[in-house]
Amino acid sequence: MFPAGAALSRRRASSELLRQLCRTTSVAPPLPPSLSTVAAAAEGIGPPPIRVSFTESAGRGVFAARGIAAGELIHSAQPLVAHPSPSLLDKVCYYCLRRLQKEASPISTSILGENDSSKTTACYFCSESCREQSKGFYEVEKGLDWTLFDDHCSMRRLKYPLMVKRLACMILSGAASVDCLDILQPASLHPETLLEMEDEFQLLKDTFTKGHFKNDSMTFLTKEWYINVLARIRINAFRIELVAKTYEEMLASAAAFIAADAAVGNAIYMLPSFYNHDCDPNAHIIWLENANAKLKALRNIEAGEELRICYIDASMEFEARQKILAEGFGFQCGCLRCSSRD
Ligand SMILES: C[S@@+](CC[C@H](N)C(=O)[O-])C[C@H]1O[C@@H](n2cnc3c(N)ncnc32)[C@H](O)[C@@H]1O
Repeated sequence: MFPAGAALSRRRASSELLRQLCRTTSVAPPLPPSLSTVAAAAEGIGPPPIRVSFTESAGRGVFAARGIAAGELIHSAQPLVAHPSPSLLDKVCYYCLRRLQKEASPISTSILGENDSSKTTACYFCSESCREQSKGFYEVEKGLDWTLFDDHCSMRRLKYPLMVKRLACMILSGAASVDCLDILQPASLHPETLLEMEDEFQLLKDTFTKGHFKNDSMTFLTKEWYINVLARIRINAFRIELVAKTYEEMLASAAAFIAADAAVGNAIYMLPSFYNHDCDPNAHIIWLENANAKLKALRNIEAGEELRICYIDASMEFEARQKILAEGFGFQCGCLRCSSRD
């Protein structure tokens, strides 16, 4: 794992690269080699064999820059922001979402209302390295009383506002930039959703205000910022469902993991957010031990072909898939499989 500072500069490099790629041209240029090296560095592996360009009908998308073999690791990606499922706070690492070993004694620290033990909620880190890297948000978070905000989210089963809370703490500690998610596509939000967000925002802001944060460090924390960030998280966040030790183990027990609803949390990434959807995808995103994502080819892919993943449970019927994609992601799927109403 890299220190928090290194992780931040990778995120900034990645973000800057994509900003350059997606400037308001009607056709995005292919990824120049020098920039693709930056992308590779940003994702922590060798140059990924992909470029981000405009598609004909689905906005930006990810394309193979060379032939990619079935099973090949296309690239990996570290989360920009991740948050564990609230019901699993005592079962997964508060930073990387790795499942805690039963026999290991976790490194626990209290959060929420440190001055009032009745409000204390424990969170755990799986290693000193994760505890160290979590300083980017945790130093801010642990000094504040999150009772009202967390209760509000828990009663309504809201998970994305918890990611905004973490991002706000990262920004206040200098570990993330205010505009780090701006390049991602936002969801269009219903007026009722916007109204609900106002309450969440107020609770978030009040929590920081009561923590006596200086006004100038909080100028970014406006209702517009909150809504903009949530609109992007809604479209681009991944539910981290499968966490196995190895790829083989994951494939062998995929059915059991799905049946057990093994979601350990949610996370948002940069490059993976540019993959469009297909109900018969040629790539998939997987998680083995923790929230670090791996994009793998499901079949042989030719140079220039668009890489697509499936956003939903591909085993659903045509109508159910169309409904979820329209309601959750705002588009009608026109993939080959949907065209044949399969
Ligand atoms: C995670 S983003 C994918 C990247 C996005 N195209 C962009 O430009 O940033 C998801 C959004 O992309 C678009 N999209 C993804 N797959 C699509 C598809 N098969 N057909 C039409 N639009 C799609 C939808 O607007 C969807 O809400």
